[in-house]
Amino acid sequence: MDEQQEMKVKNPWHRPHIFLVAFGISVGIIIMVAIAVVQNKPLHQKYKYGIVLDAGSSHTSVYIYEWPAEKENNTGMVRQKHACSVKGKGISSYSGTPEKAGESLKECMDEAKKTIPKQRHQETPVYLGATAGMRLLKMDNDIASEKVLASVETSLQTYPFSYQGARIITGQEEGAFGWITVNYLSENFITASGTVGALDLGGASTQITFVSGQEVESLDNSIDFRLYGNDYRLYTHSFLCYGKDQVLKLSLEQQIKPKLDVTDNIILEDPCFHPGYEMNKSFQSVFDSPCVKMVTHSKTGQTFKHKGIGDWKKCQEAITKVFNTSYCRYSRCSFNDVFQPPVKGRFGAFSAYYFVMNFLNVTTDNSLDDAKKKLGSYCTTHWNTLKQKHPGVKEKYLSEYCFSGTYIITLLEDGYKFTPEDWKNTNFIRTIKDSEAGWTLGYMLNLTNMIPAEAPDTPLLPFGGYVSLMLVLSLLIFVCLILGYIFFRRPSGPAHKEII
Ligand SMILES: Nc1ccn([C@@H]2O[C@H](COP(=O)(O)OP(=O)(O)OP(=O)(O)O)[C@@H](O)[C@H]2O)c(=O)n1
Ligand SMILES: [Ca+2]
Repeated sequence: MDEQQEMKVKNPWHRPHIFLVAFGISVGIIIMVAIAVVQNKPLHQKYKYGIVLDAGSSHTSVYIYEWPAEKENNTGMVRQKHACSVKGKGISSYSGTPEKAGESLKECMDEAKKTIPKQRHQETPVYLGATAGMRLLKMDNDIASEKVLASVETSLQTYPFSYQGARIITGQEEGAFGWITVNYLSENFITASGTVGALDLGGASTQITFVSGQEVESLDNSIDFRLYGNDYRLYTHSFLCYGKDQVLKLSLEQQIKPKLDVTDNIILEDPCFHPGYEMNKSFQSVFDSPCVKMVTHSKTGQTFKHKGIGDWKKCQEAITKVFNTSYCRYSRCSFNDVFQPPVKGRFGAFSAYYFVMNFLNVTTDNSLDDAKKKLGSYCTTHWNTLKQKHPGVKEKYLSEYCFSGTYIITLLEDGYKFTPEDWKNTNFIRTIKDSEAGWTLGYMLNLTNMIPAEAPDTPLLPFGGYVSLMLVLSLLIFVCLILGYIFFRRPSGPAHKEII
């Protein structure tokens, strides 16, 4: 063996089959790395944004949502990035000065411009949905409501976003999109856990929405959805005038009515307000709403003394009177001749349900009876004691929690016929996974087609499956190469001889 031949034997790279082994392994590794990179997606994802303005009766909120662009149809991917509370009252309060309605949005919309990356501004849709405050204004003064909407429209069009319209949404939409939001965020559409019902309480209206499984006897209360491959038949109803601010007016009207013709100096002893609470209020503040039917021009400009006596039982009796249960044209009703099947399953109760119950520290960990006891003792607390205990809370809010808490329990129990068991199945929530519960997210998901009717295609194999498959394939390639080498190599001996 000469020196050159000896080197050939010692250096393995000079043996072709070893080279093929290395080649096979490299091919396998390259394929696996490529698959892993594709599966994990790049770290820097492109995000998309959407803006929804919730123009409620008591206030307007601007919500900014964010989601990874390539996961548009996967449930649970859209999250709330930012929320801004517009200063002042709701847009319907600008009926006398409509141009101010648009101006009021400026601060929050400027904030939106800063929150969303500039290169995404143009493609970001903006929607404004107005609820019960504007529904009432439309009933009262159609022209004024049009002017207010035109004013917010002009204002929103000055921003670099993609303006998609400002409109009054219907009560059904408000209920149904609240239900979609809660179930989307809880990922109930893709798991077998069933859906939760949605309870929304605003200042001027309240919504109840759930899957009942029973026939919905009135068309107005029925909505069908097909989401992620499943069919849902929802029962939903929105009670205009049954938000907590309007019910307070209704309840005051009920109590004032019998006194109107008896005396000029009306002192209203209200069981829903705290002992020691005394405030002069104008009749105008009670009668200025289309929800309160009474016409009392004779009392315009006059006041009455609103005095608290703090008696929870009597408060509940007074509130019960705002529900009309004397007539029902269906097999069963909640109140005011509105069809409602028996409530079923779990419920998420948000907006004012949460504000009030959270303040009162009443959760459904308390039994319904315990909750009533807690509320009873809260209502009897002297007004001065409360003010001292909560110096940071706005007096108007503070004075109304006894009324609002009592209204909530009465609405659930007497209105919707919640049993103590249904109460236990109800959660008072503000957010789910840091996104606020409310109709806005569901509204945007619907308008941007982000909730598909059919389940999006899922990969045939999970990530681990792909890796194993690739490993087996690489081994196969490797074995083929070896076999190929063994079977098709040219016999080395004679060839060498020929050359020699
Ligand atoms: N921290 C807070 C915030 C709000 N409220 C009260 O909760 C009620 C409802 O608020 P919200 O859900 O924001 O109602 P809107 O959306 O404005 O009203 P609607 O849905 O009827 O149009 C209002 O009476 C408001 O004064 C409260 O007690 N505590
Ligand atoms: Ca609302």
